[in-house]
Amino acid sequence: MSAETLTFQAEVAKLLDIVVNALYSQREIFLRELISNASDACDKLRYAALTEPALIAGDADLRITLRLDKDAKTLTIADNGIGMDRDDLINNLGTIARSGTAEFLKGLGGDARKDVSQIGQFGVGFYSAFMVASQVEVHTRKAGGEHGWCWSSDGKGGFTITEDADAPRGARIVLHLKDDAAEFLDVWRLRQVVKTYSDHIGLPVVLLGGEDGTGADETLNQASALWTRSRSEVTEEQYKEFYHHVGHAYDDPWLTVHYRAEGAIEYTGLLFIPTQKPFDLFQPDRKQHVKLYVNRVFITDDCDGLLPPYLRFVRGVVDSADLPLNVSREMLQHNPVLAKIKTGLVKRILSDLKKKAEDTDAYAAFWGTFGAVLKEGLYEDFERRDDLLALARFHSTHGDGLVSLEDYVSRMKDGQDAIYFITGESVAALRKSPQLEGYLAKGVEVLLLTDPIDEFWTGHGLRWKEKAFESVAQGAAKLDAIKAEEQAETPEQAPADQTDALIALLKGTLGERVKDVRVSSRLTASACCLVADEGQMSIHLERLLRQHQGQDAAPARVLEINAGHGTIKALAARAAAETTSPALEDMAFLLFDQARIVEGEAPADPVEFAARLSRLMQAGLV
Ligand SMILES: Nc1ncnc2c1ncn2[C@@H]1O[C@H](COP(=O)(O)OP(=O)(O)OP(=O)(O)O)[C@@H](O)[C@H]1O
Repeated sequence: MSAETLTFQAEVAKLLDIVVNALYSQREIFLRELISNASDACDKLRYAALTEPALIAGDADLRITLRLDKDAKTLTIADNGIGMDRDDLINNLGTIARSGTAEFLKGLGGDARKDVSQIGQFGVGFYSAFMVASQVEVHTRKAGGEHGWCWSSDGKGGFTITEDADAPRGARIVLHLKDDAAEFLDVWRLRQVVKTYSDHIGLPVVLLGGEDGTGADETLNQASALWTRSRSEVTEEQYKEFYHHVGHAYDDPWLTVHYRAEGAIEYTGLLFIPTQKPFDLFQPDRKQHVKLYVNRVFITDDCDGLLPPYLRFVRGVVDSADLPLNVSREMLQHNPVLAKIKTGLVKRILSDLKKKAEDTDAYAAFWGTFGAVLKEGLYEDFERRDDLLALARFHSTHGDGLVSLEDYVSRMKDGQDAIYFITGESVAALRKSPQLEGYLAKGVEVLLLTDPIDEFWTGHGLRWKEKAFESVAQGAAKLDAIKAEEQAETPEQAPADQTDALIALLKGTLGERVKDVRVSSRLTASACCLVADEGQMSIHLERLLRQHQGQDAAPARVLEINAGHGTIKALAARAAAETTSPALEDMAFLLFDQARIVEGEAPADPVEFAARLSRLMQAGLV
């Protein structure tokens, strides 16, 4: 069969362009990537062979080999794992399937140096081979496959595929090294790179024939799965490299949890929390990233039952001898042993997080990255609610830093029986909300919540230390029972008959635009504000839904007026003195629109709003 020539997917071509042309300070990582892929391929084969032993028969000793050829200037990395067929080659080595890649690449500019350091965090996988090689050949045969294939490319636009009848099971990757990459033909350099980046790989990485290809074979790594070693035997650097391998990640682990559970069910967990936010954190098609092993045999890296969705940022490995080896991925979902392992893992991760929370700054960084995800657990995991609430941190009206509920409760005022919060788009905007005024005047702290998820868990009737969560922008403010430290002077209020007249005017003029109009006990400085009525959806949530689901009809809200505010007092006096006039009507609308604007909404009718404002300005000027 003659060679078939295919072109790279546009994203791959762009990635390769950056990889090939940039100066890369750490280009030895190509070896880590290729060894990592070889190890994954062996894991996949071992799993497939559980149900189809013929796949591995005759060559069951899985391993990864390196071979040097100084004359030909080639370095070959081979494995006897699952291998690839023609379609796999086209799909895996001509495209990038990873979710988020296209967006990520779109975001890159033209600065090769900068771009490459960003790509380093993202991972270039197989394509990193082109940092050191001018030509790459992949000779491969899929386990059980009839045909072997050779994929070949110079990394510049396309690749060829030809049949390779001699290719044994697995993949053999031949790198024709560039002149400036001759260092990778030296044994000492290979030893060093493998030791640094791939020592944790559970399979032996063997240099065949030593330096000149005719000497003795040399195993370059420890070849024992890292998680089976005791913590004292593993260095930080090794944990980090293992995290890169298992998590397909390129940052440092923020937290490493490595333990062996003993008792009714035994398992080992080696788990990592990343420092950086993974690309797919909020993508609906995201996968779990904890690999499940049974007695060191890889089973799956997509096991939903292993950790709850609110811990989906955790990477790592769980290995247990208490699960049956022939367990299918589908059966896993309902496996009681797995359910117990999950409980244990969650408990352990949350308790380690609690310890880490003592380091306020480091924990604040973690919270900023993953807090919004962890908060999903507040309504997903009933049993862990208290632990999760204890771990939660919030912005609040008390200073600029993050506060815990423990801190909040310790600062509660006499007579305060709820934890107050307000939801909105940004902390800066929330700090200026009129709804906060009455609370601030009494020294009552309010949590400022800006994650969309906050709208959901706060509506679930949660309590912390017997205290309910209450929105300051919903229902009537219950501030009377709270004693202020210093009684601020209450400004003189408009007489009741005048306020009644104004309320009647506002209700009459605004009609169905408002659900109710009432005197506020939450305002001190602003003239008016809108609040959601008891049982109504919060204004912020309703806006979020409108944005995401295209709903356009917003429900009517309660308009609250501040009877101690100069404008309201003057308006109330006029409302009591005159019957409805066009000028009073204008002012009723302006008051309403003003409350909408403060909420981040547009005036109900922007053109009318502008006309009314102009009339009022003119009246003031002439
Ligand atoms: N030695 C191999 N044997 C079998 N399949 C392989 C081998 N090397 C790569 N592949 C296939 O090619 C795919 C792409 O590899 P690549 O290294 O680019 O990305 P990845 O391993 O999926 O993710 P990462 O970017 O984290 O490395 C792999 O997912 C795998 O399916």
